[in-house]
Amino acid sequence: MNKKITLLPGDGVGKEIMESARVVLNTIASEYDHRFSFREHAIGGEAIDQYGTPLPEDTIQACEDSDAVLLGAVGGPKWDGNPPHLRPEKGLLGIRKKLGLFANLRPVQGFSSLLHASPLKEEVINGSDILIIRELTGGLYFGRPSERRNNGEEVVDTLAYSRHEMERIIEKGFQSAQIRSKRLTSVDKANVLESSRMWREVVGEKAKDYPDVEVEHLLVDAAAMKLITEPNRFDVIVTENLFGDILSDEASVLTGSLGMLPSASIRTDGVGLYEPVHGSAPDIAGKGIANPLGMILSVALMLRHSFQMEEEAAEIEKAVNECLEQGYHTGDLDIKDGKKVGTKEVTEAVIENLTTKSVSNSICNMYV
Ligand SMILES: NC(=O)c1ccc[n+]([C@@H]2O[C@H](COP(=O)([O-])OP(=O)(O)OC[C@H]3O[C@@H](n4cnc5c(N)ncnc54)[C@H](O)[C@@H]3O)[C@@H](O)[C@H]2O)c1
Ligand SMILES: CC(C)[C@H](C(=O)O)[C@@H](O)C(=O)O
Ligand SMILES: [Mg+2]
Repeated sequence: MNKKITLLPGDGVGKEIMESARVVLNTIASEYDHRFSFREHAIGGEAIDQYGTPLPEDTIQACEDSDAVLLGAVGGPKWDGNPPHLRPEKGLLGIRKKLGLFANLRPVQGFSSLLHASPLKEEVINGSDILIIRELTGGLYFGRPSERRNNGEEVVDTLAYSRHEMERIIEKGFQSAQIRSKRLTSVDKANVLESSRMWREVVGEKAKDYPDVEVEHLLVDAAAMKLITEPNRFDVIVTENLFGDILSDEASVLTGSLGMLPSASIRTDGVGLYEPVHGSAPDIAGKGIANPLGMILSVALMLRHSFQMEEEAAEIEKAVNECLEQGYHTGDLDIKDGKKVGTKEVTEAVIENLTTKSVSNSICNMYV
């Protein structure tokens, strides 16, 4: 199969982990006789420096013309003082919106060899397997009608959602719950926000079409607490844009590191964008020590969802598991008696396991 993949490495560690993605894809191509053609484009801070905009027209065009998009991360202190239209993050929000990627799937599944890497108690996190479904193209991030305003004395951010935007993401939540364990947690702030009250209404309406799915409503503050005290009560969580952003970073603690989480940003049909959940990590950028596994697991999500390459995706997940079981890890993972190495060495360990097609008893298979 020949697939066109647009690579958007972006800034900071984004560039370093994109190299890992490229090597993994080249290995899959030679093992399975696929052809992946890569086109690299600028986004974020790098694009601001080169083209004076965080999202050049060329980049949008390349993404629209490709079979899938892989993104590293954007942002960094260099651009922190820029005006709003010249912020790297604007490029990321822009490409999500332009491509209509309203559903952001963030699977949070721990690897057994990382149970000790979390500061949480092993008996609390053991067996947790959560899919966070985050609405990605509405809410506070894309205020309407006036976007953001700041006149020096008063600032305004607006939280706007249409019923249609809620319906399609909530529907995705029910569909995912139906193919997983038939439990859906809807997270909102209905005790305060008007938008959350409509959200609850829509969840109630959709629930009638999925009588086999058990629905629970949680307020976001309580959800944040229960996520780390009782993670096993959750299966699929569906929530709006900002809540999903915050809860997913929090949930990464269950896996041992933010550097472990992959994500898929999709729409009903068409191109999908795959990226790790973390950012450009300026504190460690350029040192060769970033954890590449969230990125590599995002490659697996891309193969599964955009290319229907289930076997190849599962092989990558198995290779990641093997790499960790052999003790290879970057410094963000706190593992006793492990082999602490850099980005390149962890990637090489994954590749080594991919090429030997090792079979593991403890397979992590991220069905989303
Ligand atoms: N998707 C994205 O592009 C994205 C996501 C989040 C933040 N950002 C941007 O990144 C910049 C930095 O933000 P931040 O510091 O709040 O969040 P961050 O996710 O970049 O980093 C948070 C912490 O996690 C660590 N970390 C993150 N990824 C890691 C990895 N792969 N391996 C090891 N450690 C890792 C960092 O070293 C840091 O200590 C900001 O400009 C922010 O807007 C971008
Ligand atoms: C960089 C930022 C705009 C982005 C978001 O908030 O969506 C990031 O935190 C993420 O989780 O992808
Ligand atoms: Mg985030």
